[in-house]
Amino acid sequence: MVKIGVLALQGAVREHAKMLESEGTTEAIIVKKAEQLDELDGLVLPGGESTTMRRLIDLYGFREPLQKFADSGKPIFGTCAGLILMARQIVGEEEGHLALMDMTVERNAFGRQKESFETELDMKGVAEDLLAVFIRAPLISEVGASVEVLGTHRDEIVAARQDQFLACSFHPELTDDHRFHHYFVEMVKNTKAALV
Ligand SMILES: NC(=O)CC[C@H](N)C(=O)O
Repeated sequence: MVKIGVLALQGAVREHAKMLESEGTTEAIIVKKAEQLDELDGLVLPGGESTTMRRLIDLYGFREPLQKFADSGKPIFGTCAGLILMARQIVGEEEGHLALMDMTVERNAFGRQKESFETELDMKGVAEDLLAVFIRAPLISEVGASVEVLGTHRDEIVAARQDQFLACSFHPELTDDHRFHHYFVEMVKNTKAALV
């Protein structure tokens, strides 16, 4: 059994927790206090509104604990706004927030809320037809040499991995397709076994 937290300051929290629990080998923890990070093997940063999340991360004293969690080598999966929090650089903003992955992101790159869409993506190591929902999604405009591109949509990068950090522009938790969460759970299990 692995314990995977979902940062619950704002955003699509329950859907992630449900999907993680459905793996059977995972206990999903709704994370509202920084101390809860200590008991986790992995963490999901959900979608929502990254500016609000940034503010709440600082307000509730999550910044340093999250940085420490990332330094410990445990996996983190950021979806949509969560991906934005993980980027080293955000176009039009002074700096990234947690700056965990060597990539530049552009916010709201696929249009407004009403232009949300669903599509199938060829995701390296995950599935050739992964179902993905895009809601005011960011895109990854640049990646460093240590970042592996996992998937693109219309030639734009929408999913990437750097060591134990995984990020995507879309919402895999809002579909019935569990394969991206399964991929992350496997990352968490393998890392847990290696860190022991
Ligand atoms: N669905 C989402 O997470 C949208 C992200 C949001 N547009 C932002 O910039 O933070």
